[in-house]
Amino acid sequence: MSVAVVWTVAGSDSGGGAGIQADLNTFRSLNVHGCSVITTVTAQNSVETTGLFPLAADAIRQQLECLQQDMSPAAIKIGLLSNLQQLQCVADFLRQWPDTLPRPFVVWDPVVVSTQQDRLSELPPEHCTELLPLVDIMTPNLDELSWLSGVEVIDENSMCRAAEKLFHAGLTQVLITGTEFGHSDEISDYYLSADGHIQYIQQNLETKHSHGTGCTLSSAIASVIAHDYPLEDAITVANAYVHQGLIEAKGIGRGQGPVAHTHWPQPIDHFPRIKTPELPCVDLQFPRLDQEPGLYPVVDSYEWIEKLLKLGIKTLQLRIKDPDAPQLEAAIKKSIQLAEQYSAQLFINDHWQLAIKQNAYGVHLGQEDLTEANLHAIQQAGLRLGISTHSYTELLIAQAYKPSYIALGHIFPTQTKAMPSKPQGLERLRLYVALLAPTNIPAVAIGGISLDRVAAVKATGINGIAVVSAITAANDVEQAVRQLLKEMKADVEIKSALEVAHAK
Ligand SMILES: Cc1ncc(COP(=O)(O)OP(=O)(O)O)c(N)n1
Ligand SMILES: Cc1nc(C(=O)O)sc1CCOP(=O)(O)O
Ligand SMILES: [Mg+2]
Repeated sequence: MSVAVVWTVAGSDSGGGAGIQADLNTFRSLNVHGCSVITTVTAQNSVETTGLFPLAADAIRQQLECLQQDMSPAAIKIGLLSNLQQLQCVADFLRQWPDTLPRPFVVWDPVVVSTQQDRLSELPPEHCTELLPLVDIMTPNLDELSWLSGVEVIDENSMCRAAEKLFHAGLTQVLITGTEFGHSDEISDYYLSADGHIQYIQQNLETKHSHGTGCTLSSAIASVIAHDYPLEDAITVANAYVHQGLIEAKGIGRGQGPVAHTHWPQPIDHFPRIKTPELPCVDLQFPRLDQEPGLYPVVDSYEWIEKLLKLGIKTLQLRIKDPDAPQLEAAIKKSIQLAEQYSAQLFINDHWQLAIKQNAYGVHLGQEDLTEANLHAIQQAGLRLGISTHSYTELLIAQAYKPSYIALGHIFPTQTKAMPSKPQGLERLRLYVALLAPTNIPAVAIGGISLDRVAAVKATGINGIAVVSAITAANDVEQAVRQLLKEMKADVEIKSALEVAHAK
C-alpha cells in the first residue's frame, strides 16, 4: 500500500520540541511520510530563543517546487512564516497549484510567539488575510486569534466575533485551541465553520512540558486527513494524540519540555469529550443487553420478524422508514409481542415514542435522532438503546450516553441505504472495537456484510453483525440464515479448541 505524503512548511526549532522537528515526529508517529520546507532557522532551547534566521523567499520556493515535482502531498501543514515575503511566496505557490495534481488539504497554524513568549514572526496581521482563502483550516490559539482578528478574545462571544472576521476575509474553517473561559479544570478546542460548531473538551493537565503542542496538533490534523479521515475525525484524533503526548512528556532541558511523540492514540481516556450546541447534555445509562447481539438482522415488516424468530434469530430490528406506513403501530406492537414470546431482543428503529408506548425491548437511533429524541424518556421507560456511528467523533458522542450497544457503519459499500460517508473498512473497525473495549459497550458492525465477509468482520472482536440484504435478498432465506449463524459461531468453536489447547 502506498504511504501518504504530508509536507510541513515551518521553522526549525534547534531544541527539537516544536516547528519542523515536532511536525516530522508527529508524521512518523501517525504513519505518514513527512517532507519539510524550512522557512526559518531558530536558535532555541527549552528556555529561550536566541536567534532567528529567516530564509529568503527563493529558498522556500525552491524547496516547494522541488517537492511538488516528485512527492505530491495529501496534506500540507504551514507553521512559522517570518515575514511578508515568505507568506507571499507560500500564497503564490498554493494559488498556482496545478490542476494536474490533486489539491492537498492545507492546515495553517499561525505561529507568532514561542512557548517561551519570544516573538518569532514580523508578519503584520493585516497581511495574513492573503493566505486565508487558500487554506482549509487555521488552528490559532487565543492569543493568535486576537492578534489576527484585532478582537480581544476573552469569552465564547468574542471568540465567535473574532472567527467571523476571519471568515469575512476568506477563511472557511477554524479550530481555536487551548481555551479555558473560566473552567480552569477543562481545556477546549473549538471548531467553527458555516456548518457548525464542535467543542473538543479535555481535562486540563496543567503540565509544564507542553512545548510544541500547537505544531503537533496541526501536523497531526494534516496526517489524519492524509489517511482520508473526515476533518472532524482528524481533529478528534489529533486532539487525543496531543493529550497522550502531554501525559507522556518528559522534561528535557531546564524549561518547558517538549510534548512526547507516541503512536496512533489509544486508549479512549486520551480522547476528548465532544459537545455541540444541538446535542443533549444528559447523564444517562441504558440497560445492558441480555445476550451478545451475534447475528442481528434488520428488516422492514412484521412478516420478516416472524420468519426470523422462527429461524432462531435472537437479536433483530424492525426498521420501517416510512412514518406514514399504514399499520405502523400495529406492526410494531405485534413484533414486540412475538419477540417477547421467543425471548428475543427486538429493537425498533426511529419510532421511539411507539417503542416506549408498546414497551419494546429496545430502540435504535441514528446520530441525527439524538438531537430530537427524548433520551431521558427512553431510559426512564427501561428500554435498551442502540446508537449508529460512522466515525471516531460519532463514536465518542454515542459512548457518552452509555447506550446498550453502538453500531459501527458502514463497513463495506452497501446498496441498501444511501450513505453520506465513505465505507470504513476493516482496519478502522478494528480501531473502533479496541477503543470501545474498556467501556464494555457491545459493538455491532453494519453495512455491506455478506456471508463471505463475516469471518473477517468477526476477527475484529466485534460483538454483533447487523445485516439487511445478506438475508432479505437471499434466494433461500432459510439457508442464508443457517449459513450466517454457522459462520458467526465458527470462530467460537475455533476459540474453544484453542482454549482447550492452551489449557493442556
Ligand atoms: C444495527 C444498526 N446500525 C445502524 C443502523 C442505521 O440506523 P440510522 O442511522 O438510524 O439509519 P436508518 O436505519 O434509520 O436509516 C441501523 N438501523 N441498525
Ligand atoms: C441501514 C443501514 N445503516 C447503516 C449504517 O452504516 O448506519 S448501513 C445500512 C444498510 C445495511 O444494509 P446491508 O447489510 O444490505 O448492506
Ligand atoms: Mg434510524
